[in-house]
Amino acid sequence: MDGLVGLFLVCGVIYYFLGRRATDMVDVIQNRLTEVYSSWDGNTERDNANARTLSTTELRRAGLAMRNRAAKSKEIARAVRSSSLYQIKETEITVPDPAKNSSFVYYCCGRCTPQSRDSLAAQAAKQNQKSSITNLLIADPQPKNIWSKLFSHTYHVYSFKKYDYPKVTRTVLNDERIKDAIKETAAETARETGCSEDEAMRQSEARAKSILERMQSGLSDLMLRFTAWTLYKLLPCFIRSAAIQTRHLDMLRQANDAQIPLVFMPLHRSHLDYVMISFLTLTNGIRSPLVAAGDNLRIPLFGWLMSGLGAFFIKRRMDPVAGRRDLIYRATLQTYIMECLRAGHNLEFFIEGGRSRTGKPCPPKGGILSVVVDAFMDGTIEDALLVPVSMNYERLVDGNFVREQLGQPKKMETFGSTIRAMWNTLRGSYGIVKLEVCQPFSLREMVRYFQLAQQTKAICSPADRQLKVTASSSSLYGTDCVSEDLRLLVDKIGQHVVYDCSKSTPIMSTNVVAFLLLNKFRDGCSMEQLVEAVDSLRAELRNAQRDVAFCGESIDIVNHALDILGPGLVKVERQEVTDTINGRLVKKQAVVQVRPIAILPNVIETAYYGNTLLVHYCMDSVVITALYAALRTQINSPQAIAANNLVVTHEELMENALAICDILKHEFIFCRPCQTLEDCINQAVDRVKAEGIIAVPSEGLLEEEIWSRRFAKTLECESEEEEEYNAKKIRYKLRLESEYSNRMEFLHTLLRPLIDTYTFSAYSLRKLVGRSMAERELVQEILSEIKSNIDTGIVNYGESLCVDPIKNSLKLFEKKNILECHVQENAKIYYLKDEFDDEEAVNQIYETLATFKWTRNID
Ligand SMILES: CCCCCCCCCCCCCCCC(=O)SCCNC(=O)CCNC(=O)[C@H](O)C(C)(C)COP(=O)(O)OP(=O)(O)OC[C@H]1O[C@@H](n2cnc3c(N)ncnc32)[C@H](O)[C@@H]1OP(=O)(O)O
Repeated sequence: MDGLVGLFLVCGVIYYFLGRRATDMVDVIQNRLTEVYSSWDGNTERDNANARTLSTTELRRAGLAMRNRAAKSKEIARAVRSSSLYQIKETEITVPDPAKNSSFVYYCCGRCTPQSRDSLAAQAAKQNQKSSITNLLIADPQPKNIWSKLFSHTYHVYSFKKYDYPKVTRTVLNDERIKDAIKETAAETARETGCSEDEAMRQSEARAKSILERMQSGLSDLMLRFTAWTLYKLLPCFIRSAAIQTRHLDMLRQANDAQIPLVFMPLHRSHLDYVMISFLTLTNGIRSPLVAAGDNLRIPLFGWLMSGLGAFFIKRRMDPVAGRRDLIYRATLQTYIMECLRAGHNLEFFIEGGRSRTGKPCPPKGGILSVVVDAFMDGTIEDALLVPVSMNYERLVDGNFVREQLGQPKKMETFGSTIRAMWNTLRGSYGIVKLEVCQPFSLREMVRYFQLAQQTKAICSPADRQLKVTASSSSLYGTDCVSEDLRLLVDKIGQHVVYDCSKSTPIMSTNVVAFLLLNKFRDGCSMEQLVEAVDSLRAELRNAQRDVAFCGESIDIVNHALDILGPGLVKVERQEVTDTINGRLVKKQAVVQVRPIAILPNVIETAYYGNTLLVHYCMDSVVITALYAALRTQINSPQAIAANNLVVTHEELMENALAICDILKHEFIFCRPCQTLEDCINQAVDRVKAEGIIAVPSEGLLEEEIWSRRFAKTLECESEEEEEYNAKKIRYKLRLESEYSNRMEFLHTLLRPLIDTYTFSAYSLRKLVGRSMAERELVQEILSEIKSNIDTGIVNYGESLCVDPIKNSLKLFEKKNILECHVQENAKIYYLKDEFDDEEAVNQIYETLATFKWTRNID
């Protein structure tokens, strides 16, 4: 007994001293943070330098000291961990940078207490009301009593705001829309099968009921709280932090207080997306949303769990039999969503329809969005706030999509595969997750704006304003024929959301490093070169006001990113370099060389991470590709180069750029629906001009002249046609000095893999001459064509071998009336339209696309 008491006493002493020590350490860190933060004076250089000293010296040392000590003995480690003042996992403490409306993030091993965070936030508020970053993984209960100290997470989870999540089963089944659909389907079944109408009615009613049962969510407050507690424990095992700007949280809380449904519309990158959003809402007192989940996720146990956490299950394809509308299903889904909105639920759905396989945003899907718009139009809800959300990961927990991109079928989720995936995830290290919530916008305002724009258009050109009527309704289910305007409205809102999300996607360290390695240093570079390039890229992104989700010294960022990308994607080698003068060894030094693994299949995964930045540069790359195409007859001519006379007109440049945008319209959303593509291209031309790649030669119309004319137009001194005519006359001269030409090459490289894929896809259309082919077979043919061209060195970029752009190219050919497609037993069958069904016509298509493949011969 005495021994036991003694043991308790010893443990108590150890616990006390370690606890104190940990508290002291955390205090040291926090004091230093506050000190640095209060010395902030808006001078970016000085503040950066200050921040660097802090991050690289004290914080790290303090953190490491604690970690090393903790690692010495298991008992001490356990005692430190249980002291609840210290977490073995690294967490972030963020100091807001009021000058830039962004934050410096420090990694340290201390735990940020609510007090320290509050004091930082208060300082931030004092210094210009700018934002800081919140780490969602840190629960922040104000310790009120012994229980909240001992069981901080449990206590925190218990204190979450409570909401009711009402079920709407009865209202849905009694809805007129469903009754109509049941009647219509029953009549059709009776006609087709010859059974009695009563029997058909019974079958249809039973089907509606079973669809609803399988679909509806069983969102439960208890389950949410339990999962949140589990996530507090599990998330830090594999991610370092989950960061969001504090002002975004405030924005969301305000939106939640507006008492109208919030409709979260995130881009889909990973299975962690919906986990993070529900976690974010729950931990911040916002009503948890119902989430549209594909019914492929309705796997044993997990399906039930997801349903309790807010998932409602939808079919990924509305109509099982192609060309035949599944009325009962559509009516049930539409009514269910509408009734949930009426009952006050928040909603969430992934507007792209599935996870992006390429790292680029996918075009929006309109089905569920159309229901939300319909709910507003028919007065079910007064308004809704649409909330675009974008998340990014330093490394995907889902692994990669290489198999699928190489043409192998998607592996369906099963119970076993989910358990395996979770186990692997828990053992991995995936860096930081950053969430970005865009400004929510009112659906009512959006619709009003759109209607106003339509009316203005109608007044300007009444001839254009013929109301077109399509065979479908405005939304998933409906029997009225409505104007195409409504379909357009839904499309535009969807595009707006995807565009906004893609522009505000946080840029992670791995995105930057993968992008530079693939597009600038494909053959490798020294660490110094890479760090320098990262520095200048960061400056560019900052100027473009992109959200860069990391901070600190670029060398640290690069090392961190290389660590996370891993040896499968990047090779880092130490080389001994010997300097010799006149054959005599002068100095031996070690140089670190970095090289992307630019071979298949690894390169596809690296490209995934780089593509976040491709979206940022795509318009500039379009302009350069258009420039090369316009100058293709001169760009490699020694005479033209010697004469330094490579000139292109604005008209040619614009024409080519528009053509490229048209070809790549399934790959990128180039501009917001409320902007014109021409304006965006003009802005990109201005950027390219500002970089010095092209210049306006003196014999052309002076730039100032153009601007004065534009200005005059605003005073209505010049007609629009006149201005357009003058703009077309501008001539641009290519500047061939190496600094400009290197930048030009870099921008040109960005779209090359895609252009190659489209070109070889066009080339492979000859396989369709005189015959038809299933989509799967055709995609395989194109893949093997590209593969053999990669093997022979004709195609330089392994990432051209990718299923998604191939499928998009087929969509393009279909839209251009080159291909025709019909669905047979749920498989798409492609064949060439009559006028293109010969080798010559196919070759012509190939030649048109190949215009944009033009490259410069660089010696
Ligand atoms: C505490 C912490 C907890 C943490 C833990 C939480 C976890 C708790 C949740 C788990 C949750 C998991 C979540 C997984 C994530 C996915 O599973 S993502 C995949 C599933 N989600 C989605 O796909 C959402 C977006 N997709 C859509 O909206 C699609 O339109 C649909 C509804 C799936 C249908 O797709 P589709 O069959 O390809 O058809 P589509 O061409 O889109 O058109 C269908 C109809 O919609 C209508 N429509 C389409 N476009 C338009 C338009 N522009 N205008 C008007 N009508 C239109 C038309 O009626 C059209 O039919 P037609 O007239 O053309 O015949």
